[in-house]
Amino acid sequence: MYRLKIFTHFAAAHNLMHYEGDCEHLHGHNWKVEVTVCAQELDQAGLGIDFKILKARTKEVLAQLDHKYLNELEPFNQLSPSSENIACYLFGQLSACLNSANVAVEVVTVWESDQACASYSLT
Ligand SMILES: Nc1nc2c(c(=O)[nH]1)N=C([C@H](O)[C@H](O)COP(=O)(O)OP(=O)(O)OP(=O)(O)O)CN2
Ligand SMILES: [Zn+2]
Repeated sequence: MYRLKIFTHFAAAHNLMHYEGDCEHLHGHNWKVEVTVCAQELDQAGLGIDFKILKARTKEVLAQLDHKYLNELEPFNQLSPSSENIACYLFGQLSACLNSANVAVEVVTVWESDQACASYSLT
């Protein structure tokens, strides 16, 4: 099994719901996003999946969030836009467009600062 990872980022505003403290108020982050996929086999070029495809699909998904106020968007109009929930949301969106017989999204990690991140995976 092969494991591939890309790093990318998006910028957005949010406020945590059901939270008492600074983060209940509107503020923003430059979130860094790590997407890890596994591939069972390589193609003739030696690729599990072309990084270009991985980056392009991820960019399309993140475009829905980039420079937005997350609390106005589904599902974050009902679900607190924590790093945990954002990682889970991105995992679902990316799995829907990347998973195949050969490739599966394994982990999505969202860094809201250089010191703090949350990951979502099925196991
Ligand atoms: N488990 C989580 N905890 C917190 C999250 C989260 O998504 N998951 N999010 C926040 C807020 O978004 C907040 O913006 C971050 O607050 P904080 O960690 O205090 O960030 P600072 O940059 O202000 O860090 P300091 O070390 O306090 O300066 C909060 N918690
Ligand atoms: Zn925040």
